[in-house]
Amino acid sequence: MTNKQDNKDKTRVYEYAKSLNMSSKEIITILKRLNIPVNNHMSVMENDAVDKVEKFFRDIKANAAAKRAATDGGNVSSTTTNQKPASQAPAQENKNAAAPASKPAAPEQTTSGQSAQASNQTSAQGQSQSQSQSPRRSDDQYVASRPQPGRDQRSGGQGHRPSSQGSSGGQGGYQGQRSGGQGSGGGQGGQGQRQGYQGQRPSGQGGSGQGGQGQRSGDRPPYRSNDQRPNQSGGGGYNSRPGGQGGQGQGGNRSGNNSGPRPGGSSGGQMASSPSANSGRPQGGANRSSAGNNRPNRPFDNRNQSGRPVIQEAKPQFHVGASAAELDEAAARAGVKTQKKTKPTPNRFDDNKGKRGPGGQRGNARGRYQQETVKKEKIDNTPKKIIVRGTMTVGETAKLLHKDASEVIKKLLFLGTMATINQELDLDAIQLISSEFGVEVEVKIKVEEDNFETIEEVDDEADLLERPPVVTIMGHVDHGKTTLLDAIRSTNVTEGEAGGITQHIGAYQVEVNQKKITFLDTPGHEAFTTMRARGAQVTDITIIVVAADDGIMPQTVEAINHAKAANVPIIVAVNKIDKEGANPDQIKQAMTAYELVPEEWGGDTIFCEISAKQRIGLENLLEMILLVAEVQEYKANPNKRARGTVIEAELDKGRGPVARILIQHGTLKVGDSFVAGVNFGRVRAMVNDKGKRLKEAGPSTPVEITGLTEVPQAGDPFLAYEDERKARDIAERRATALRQSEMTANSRVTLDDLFKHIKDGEIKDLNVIIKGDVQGSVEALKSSLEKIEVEGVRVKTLHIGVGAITESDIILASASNAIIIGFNVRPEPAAKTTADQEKVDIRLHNIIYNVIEEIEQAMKGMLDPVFKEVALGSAEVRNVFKITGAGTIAGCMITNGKIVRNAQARLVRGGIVVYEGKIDSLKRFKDDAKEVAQGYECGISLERYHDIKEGDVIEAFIMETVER
Ligand SMILES: Nc1nc2c(ncn2[C@@H]2O[C@H](COP(=O)(O)OP(=O)(O)OP(=O)(O)O)[C@@H](O)[C@H]2O)c(=O)[nH]1
Repeated sequence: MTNKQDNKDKTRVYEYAKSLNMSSKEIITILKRLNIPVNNHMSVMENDAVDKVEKFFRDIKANAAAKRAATDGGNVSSTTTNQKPASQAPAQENKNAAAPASKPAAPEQTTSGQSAQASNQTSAQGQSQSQSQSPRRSDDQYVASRPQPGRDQRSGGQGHRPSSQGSSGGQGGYQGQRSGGQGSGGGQGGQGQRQGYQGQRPSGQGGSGQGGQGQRSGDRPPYRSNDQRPNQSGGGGYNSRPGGQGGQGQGGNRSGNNSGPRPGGSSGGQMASSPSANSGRPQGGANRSSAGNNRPNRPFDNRNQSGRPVIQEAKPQFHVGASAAELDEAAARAGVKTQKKTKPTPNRFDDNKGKRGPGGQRGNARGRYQQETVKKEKIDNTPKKIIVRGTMTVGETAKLLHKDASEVIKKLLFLGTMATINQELDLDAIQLISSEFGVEVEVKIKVEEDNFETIEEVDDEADLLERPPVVTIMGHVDHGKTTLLDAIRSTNVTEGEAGGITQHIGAYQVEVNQKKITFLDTPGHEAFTTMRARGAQVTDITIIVVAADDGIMPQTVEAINHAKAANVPIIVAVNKIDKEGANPDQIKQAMTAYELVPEEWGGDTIFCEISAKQRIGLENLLEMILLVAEVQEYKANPNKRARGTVIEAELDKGRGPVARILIQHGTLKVGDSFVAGVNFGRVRAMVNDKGKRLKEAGPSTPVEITGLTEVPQAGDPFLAYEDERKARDIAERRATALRQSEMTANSRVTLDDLFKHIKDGEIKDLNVIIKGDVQGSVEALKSSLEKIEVEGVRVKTLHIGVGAITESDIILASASNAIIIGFNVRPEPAAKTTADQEKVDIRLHNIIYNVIEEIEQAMKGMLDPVFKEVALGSAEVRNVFKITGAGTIAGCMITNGKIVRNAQARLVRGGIVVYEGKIDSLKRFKDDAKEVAQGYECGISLERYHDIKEGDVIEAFIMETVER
């Protein structure tokens, strides 16, 4: 552990990065490369480390200069560019004049040397293999695994720069370089740029093929949500798309065969023979197979929106097999036509539905490649463009392309796959085959618009822009959540808005260092859990507030578990440090039990010591939020219709229904029609948290809108539509569907149908929440349950706690589809009601063995309950009479249902079951009664139990046989 005082005087990674205008990740990567131990962005950099990094920059610079000199000397093919530097250096230069071209590193030159040799097809193959397989510098991987639009563009921009042209567009990357030696010998501006683009993509590939993703997660501070971010898989997928790969192999090949004169330079040469060059049309066998190797990483396996099975072999198939000559010949036979593809005009209401992910999309949409028309041998009635609405068989595809099925099969064969006429092709395969015939594909998947919240939007990486993080504050009662929210808001109001009045709209935005942060202004669990229970995930980051003078309390633990279940990064705000007796270190120590280890102790959780009341440490807290946001790279596409979630809604006397909405994607404009939950409307007016009227609002902006027909519910999904009639129809259909689904059985997991779910492959984890009377039994139950071994399913404990089952437990269970196990405890009345509403399965037990057996049997599908408990009623003990000979008689009031003589009974004290047995006697005044109903008084004695106390509750129930 580093001495804290020392650390104060030293530079941390993120500070150093900031001083260089670089990202922490970049510095971490360099440090790792230099074998300097580094944990994360909070690690302290010794002077020695700073010196080494600076030397690294100097070396790089010197290297680059030497390379440039060599290039100028005419050795174009061997020294120009290596792709990586090309893509990275400009970024560096732009970002930081102090460390120009810092990324190009020596190891790359080796590669580039190889690529220089790779001027024929075969060596190009070898090259691409070696790129993807040889161990690479970590920063290369880092770049490779992050196909950020910004970087792409920078590298594209690099292509334009005279210097990069001078190096024959070789700046464009590995491929570009290889081709650079040849195809771009006459390297022109456009060429250079284009190669820059192409080169960029292969550079990504190398990384992805070799675990670019792994590197990425290694590079980042390990926030859990990393793994879930679509960008990430997009990264890998993007990298491994055949587009880039095609580019790779083609570089060497193409330029060797077709130099300069082609439109589009080296790529143009390629394209003449391969209409699908941008989608990875393989030129060399090995190259193709290397693409094949990469393909399994692609994310679009999941994108078969029709849900129909995709032929898996269709993926590697395109990278194995035919030679370029064969394919050219095939193209000629097929009468391939040149076709420039143009990007369709973006429509805000399109949702990118037709988009297929970054690689493919770009390939299609950007019209980068032109081909020469090949001489036709027969009348060509190939369509220019086809519209695809889902997966199709080979036969259907052929028909749409106006080809014989045999031609399509032949193409597939060339690409290495034996297919039959009835074999199904996924969308990517259809696109590839179509591009083989020079046909543009427009994907129009019919959107199930009624269930718009279930449709995952796929945006082109290039369309995504940074958005503010959305932060929720949680913690135990009185630990200072409200004070913190108020402090942050008022700080901002006074600084940012002269005399601005903050309006309560359920969320607000503050601006720190020119960056915005959106806070959900609903302290406690509502914002978080209620919404999540309704399927809306609005929070990006959770701040857990813990009072330094109080410590970790039950709700703190609950908050941690909620945040973990939702997979969002956690920042711990240790509050009230101004108070006497505050002991932040003790909090940190205690937090380690929940896997929240402070960074200074070698963990990855940010702890901020604050005083919400005295406004101490707030700026640091805000900066830390921005830091997490920077690492997590929260992005959204603002240029499409708005999609979001209702945070709050109410009926305003003057304005009618009012909804506060958090826009999550796209831009909402005044006048837009929309559906919110099962209601529709048209935005009449829109104000932000400062009460300012807005005409439009982009991602992560909270707004209050009027113009609704009815009041939606918090957590309702929100989507803008082109026209009001459509919105109305959809809202009406949603309302009908909701009514129907409420009437039919719901799909929540219950123990009884657990086996069915397992059999259907629906669940792998059985989520449980365990509440018990004492910590010891809860822990014991947890570990016993987690040890149950049933193939294909395991018990995952989301939350454990001591005490009665609360509403919050139910909400967590509902949000996470969990079962609640109560061990010697009962649900609170409100919790019971909520559980009934949410259809959460609560299992109450008092023998550990029974719980384990029940769960195990359920997991094995052997659950065969013969009896089911049927509650009859409950009574409150108001008086206790000790009668010699008769034992203890409880004078009770029946509070609900009825109490029946000889029924089973349970005595509950403060939510804890203290007795379970039978009712011994039941009397009305002095007479024995068979049953006593609600609202009446009675005397109850329990079989062999006399320790009844005032305030106890007696529950009566019977066990009924259940038919299964
Ligand atoms: N000394 C001190 N008191 C604080 C600080 N932050 C909050 N408090 C006090 O702690 C009490 C509880 O603060 P709240 O902000 O209401 O706490 P909360 O977590 O929102 O509580 P609930 O809304 O009941 O869940 C108030 O009296 C605050 O004034 C702090 O940093 N220092």
